[in-house]
Amino acid sequence: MTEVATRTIEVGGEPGYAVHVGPGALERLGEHARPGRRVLVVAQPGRDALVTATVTVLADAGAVPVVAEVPDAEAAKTAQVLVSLWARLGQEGFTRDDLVVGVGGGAVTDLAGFAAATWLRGVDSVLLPTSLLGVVDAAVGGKTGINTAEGKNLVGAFHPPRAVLCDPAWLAGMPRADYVSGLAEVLKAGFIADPVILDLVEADPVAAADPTADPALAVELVTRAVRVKADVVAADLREASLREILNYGHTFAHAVELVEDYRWRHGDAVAVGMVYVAELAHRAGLLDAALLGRHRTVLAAVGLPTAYPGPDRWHRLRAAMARDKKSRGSTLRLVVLEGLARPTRLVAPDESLLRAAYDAVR
Ligand SMILES: NC(=O)c1ccc[n+]([C@@H]2O[C@H](COP(=O)([O-])OP(=O)(O)OC[C@H]3O[C@@H](n4cnc5c(N)ncnc54)[C@H](O)[C@@H]3O)[C@@H](O)[C@H]2O)c1
Ligand SMILES: O=C(O)C(=O)C[C@@H](O)[C@H](O)[C@H](O)COP(=O)(O)O
Ligand SMILES: [Zn+2]
Repeated sequence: MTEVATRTIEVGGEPGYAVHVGPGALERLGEHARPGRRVLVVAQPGRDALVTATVTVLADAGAVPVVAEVPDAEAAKTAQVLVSLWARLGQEGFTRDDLVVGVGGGAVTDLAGFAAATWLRGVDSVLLPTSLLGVVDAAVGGKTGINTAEGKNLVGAFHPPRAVLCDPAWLAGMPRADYVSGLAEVLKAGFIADPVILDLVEADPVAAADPTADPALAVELVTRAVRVKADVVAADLREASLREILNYGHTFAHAVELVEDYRWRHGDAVAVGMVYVAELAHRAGLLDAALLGRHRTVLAAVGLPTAYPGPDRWHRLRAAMARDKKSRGSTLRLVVLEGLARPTRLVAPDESLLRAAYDAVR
């Protein structure tokens, strides 16, 4: 990826922090590495060059880094892996002065953030997202956690990082399917809050799906999506209400991920989840046919799935949807659109509508 100017997006809160996206972002890690500070670098497999560079920046600043490589993707987000990190933190004598750094995609930043949230009831974290989805969504906003056998992210904590650092060069080497998966969360930000994102992607979906094709476009999409997330989480960190809009498409998406035993990429599931909930909102009389169609068109244009075909899995999906964190008691609550960038909630929709929307995405 050719060099583009660094963008810094401030995330408000107590304390606030910055998301730095640009060449040389890693050097800023030195600001968090005082002499003698222990640092646990939680690393995704395959990120070896970046992990080595991370250790060098920390050590050059006098800190004492140790590396814990964890399994790839969702296999990292388990209680067993978390326990192994707690063991390491204990064995290395980590105190409240010390630091956890996450290097990898959203799975690792969720895990590393939760290890930081729980160790000694909370130590600092700095997140270095290496995936598109990680930088636009997972590393920003302080949601940390792991999965359980019953569902996605069912155990976690709100624990904002001290900084999020991403060099776009890290994203350039991503497998195409993983990069495209991240575009689902970018497009989500477009649907719920910033339609310019949709316009930019629709104008050149081929370039949008390739971080090396138009680096300026890639950074513009990242910056816009991060701004949407930053504004929302600054106003409602703990998801009392507004933050729920970031969960657009996720009620169905998380159910698909569970039923598929996490073989589906999160972003792919979110893409189908947005089509599902758009179908639902259309049937509930909230969303017009044109905006429903726009979901399918723009998602498909970048290569994201818009259907979840196969045998009838409705009963398992519906049971998983009941455990969605937006549910209250037995009442299902879904984020829906009643227009472009006009999110609202659909509460306890008729079961026949829920099923009909499923049939529409099969
Ligand atoms: N905390 C939040 O607010 C939040 C928001 C969105 C998603 N998430 C979570 O994030 C996870 C999804 O994140 P993801 O899409 O990054 O998945 P991931 O972390 O599983 O990474 C996907 C794949 O990309 C690979 N990869 C990552 N960076 C790479 C690079 N630079 N080069 C080559 N390969 C690379 C990984 O090794 C992995 O195989 C899910 O667990 C989801 O629940 C959390
Ligand atoms: O930050 C949020 O809030 C989100 O909902 C962002 C989602 O993209 C992300 O997948 C999040 O992890 C889902 O949270 P959950 O509370 O439904 O597990
Ligand atoms: Zn998500």
